[in-house]
Amino acid sequence: MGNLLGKKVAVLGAGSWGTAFSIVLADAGNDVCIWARREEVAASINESHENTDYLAGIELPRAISSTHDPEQALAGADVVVLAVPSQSLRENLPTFLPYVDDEAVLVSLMKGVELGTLKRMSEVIAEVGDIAEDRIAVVSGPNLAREIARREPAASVVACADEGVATSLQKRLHSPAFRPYTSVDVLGCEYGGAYKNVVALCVGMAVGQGFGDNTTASLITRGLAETARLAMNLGANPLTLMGLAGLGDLVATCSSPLSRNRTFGEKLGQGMTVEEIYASTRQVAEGAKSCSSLRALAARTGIDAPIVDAVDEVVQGRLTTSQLMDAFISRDTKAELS
Ligand SMILES: NC(=O)C1=CN([C@@H]2O[C@H](COP(=O)(O)OP(=O)(O)OC[C@H]3O[C@@H](n4cnc5c(N)ncnc54)[C@H](OP(=O)(O)O)[C@@H]3O)[C@@H](O)[C@H]2O)C=CC1
Ligand SMILES: O=C(CO)COP(=O)(O)O
Repeated sequence: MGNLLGKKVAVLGAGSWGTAFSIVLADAGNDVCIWARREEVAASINESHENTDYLAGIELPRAISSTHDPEQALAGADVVVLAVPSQSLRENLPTFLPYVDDEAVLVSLMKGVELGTLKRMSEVIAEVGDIAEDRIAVVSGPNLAREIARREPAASVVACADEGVATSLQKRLHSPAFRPYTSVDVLGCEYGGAYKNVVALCVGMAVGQGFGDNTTASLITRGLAETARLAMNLGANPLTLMGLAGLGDLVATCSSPLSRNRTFGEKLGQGMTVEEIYASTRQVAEGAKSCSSLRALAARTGIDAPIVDAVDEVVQGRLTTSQLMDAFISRDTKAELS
């Protein structure tokens, strides 16, 4: 393990990030085959070199092909990238695993925590596939799909318990516009990625009500404190939360109108219901589900988590967005670094 000298990468999931990440992979010299859940998406990628549903207007490199057949997507791939919504990973894995090479490394792009089991995506892959941790990696950072697809410069983290595997993957991902850093802190990267989506929902709710930069900066900063509190308690390196997969992604997602999570929160803040928002888009806003799993995880760990608690209350319809900020401000006062 650790060399990854092949050329073919299978990307399982043809949404915004699976497609944009395929551009990075192709620009870095890989041949990419994207598995698409719907045949028409695969046909659009093969025939017009465009994913019209998720990245309209972006021309895809010719090194990218697509198929609806998992066996065809996975044939000959030594790197397997998983890019389906987090809550669907467990049900999807049995479709893919029979065709995954025994030596292949599986790379999770997903930013969520499973409802019910409260597991991270790498834990779900390890459990369902009975796969050792040195064959599972995570890529996470401030990587809004459309900006990456436009080849705007960005950095990210590729994390694996086996540093040699992380370094091999780093080489396979390093493109003219995309700079990956290695890490061995898989857990820290995954909690950073899942938590920032919930904070972005919260920021969106504030923005939707017309609040400005003091409010959003306060939420981002306290969101980072909350993320670090939980992740460190569960074993993360605190410096990971200060890095690209923590602070970097938090700032990008909370600041950008491109973020689906922030947009979801903004629509709630403007008065739309959760059901209306789901009906208005095909795209996933992971935080709307992971707020419940992270809340349960924080409760199980005995960690104070006011932002995930409040976001979950709003998503469940038990708190209105106009009550949200008051719920934060009126909490018992305490020391900042407590
Ligand atoms: N977009 C971004 O900027 C980034 C996203 N991520 C993470 O990547 C992951 C994937 O997100 P993204 O690509 O953006 O999501 P999108 O919503 O853009 O696309 C989701 C993809 O998954 C498919 N899908 C939906 N439901 C299922 C299901 N039940 N089983 C199998 N496939 C399904 C969709 O297929 P169909 O079209 O048929 O519905 C579509 O191809 C998420 O965890 C997200 O947090 C990470 C970094 C950046
Ligand atoms: O993870 C992301 C950027 O790094 C994308 O965020 P959204 O899922 O909110 O669009």
